[in-house]
Parts: sequence; C-alpha cells; structure tokens
Amino acid sequence: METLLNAGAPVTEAALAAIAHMPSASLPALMDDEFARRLSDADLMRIAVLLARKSHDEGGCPIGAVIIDNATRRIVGKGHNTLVQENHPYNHGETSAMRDAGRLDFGRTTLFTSLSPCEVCATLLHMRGVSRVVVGDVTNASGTEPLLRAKGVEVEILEDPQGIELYARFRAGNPELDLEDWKGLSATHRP
Ligand SMILES: Nc1ccnc(=O)[nH]1
Repeated sequence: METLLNAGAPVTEAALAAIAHMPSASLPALMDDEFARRLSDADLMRIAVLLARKSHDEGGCPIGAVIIDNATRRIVGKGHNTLVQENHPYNHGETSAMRDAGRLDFGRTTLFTSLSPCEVCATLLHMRGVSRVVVGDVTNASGTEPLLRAKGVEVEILEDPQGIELYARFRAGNPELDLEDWKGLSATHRP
C-alpha cells in the first residue's frame, strides 16, 4: 500500500500528531517502514508527549507512552493515562501502551514515557523484560531510574521541554488529581 508517510515525506509535527492519534493497528495504512526507521528517539518522545496532550485535552492526566520494536523501529503500542477517562484507579501511560501492544516479547522493545515511571510501572517494565526505557521528564518526578538500571533495563533520559511544561502546568492546577494518580485517593484523604 502506498502510504502518506513514506521514504520521501518529511518528519513534521503534524505527521507526529497524526501518528499519535491513529490507532496502532491502523498505523501501517499511514506510514511505511522507511518512514518508521527515520523517526529518532526525540521524535518518538514527541509522540509520547502528543499523547499526553491528548489526555490533557480529554480532562485527564497528561502522561503518554510509545513502544517500538528495537529492530524495525515500528510502533507496536502506545497510549496515555486514563485515570479520569476510564474511571480507572490504575491505568498509567506505560500500562496503557503495554495493553495496546498486547502479548509481545517486550525484551525486543523500547518504551518511551513522557514522565518518569512510578514504582509500580517500573516494576512492571522490568518484570516484562522491556530492554530499554527512555524517560522524557525527570524534572517533575524521578527516582525509579536506579531501580530499572539495577534490574538490567537500559535507561536513557531524553527530556522534552514541552512535555515538562505541560506536566508542571497540570500539577499546579490539579494537585489532588496528580497525587491520586501517583498514590491513590487514600493519599489525598490523609490529614
Ligand atoms: N510515569 C507516570 C507517572 C504517573 N502517571 C503515569 O501515568 N505515568
């Protein structure tokens, strides 16, 4: 199939936004393997941040994640936090992207997350054997990177200034929702 995003197409913000918003299963109709191979780590982090923005536009917590196959750099899963949207007590950007990817061998994949993983997601990432995690924001949160590295996961920090700004703005305007997302409602009810 001839695709809109192909070997000759430039990697633009509009192209990354279209990728972020299209269901993963439909991505082969939008972009070919040549285009996928030209997406840099910074481009893939931009897609994670565009997913964070999508969640924010829906009234949710702005965290997104993208999973790629290491060999082909094809996107095999992506998603965003759905605490608000699905009334889900624990669906983080990372779990959402892994659910989208399905029953994969995560040892062959890299996960890009727009925000430093929480302890539960960090544990999930190493227990499912994810080979590499790229973190887009260690300014608003951090702390699980040493745990991931100790478990043999390759960790890279590749901060996205727009993602950092978006999360800082969300946290300043919604401190209770931010706390609920990290620690549950019980934490927001503590005196
Ligand atoms: N890394 C993350 C922190 C908090 N919530 C998320 O969905 N993801």
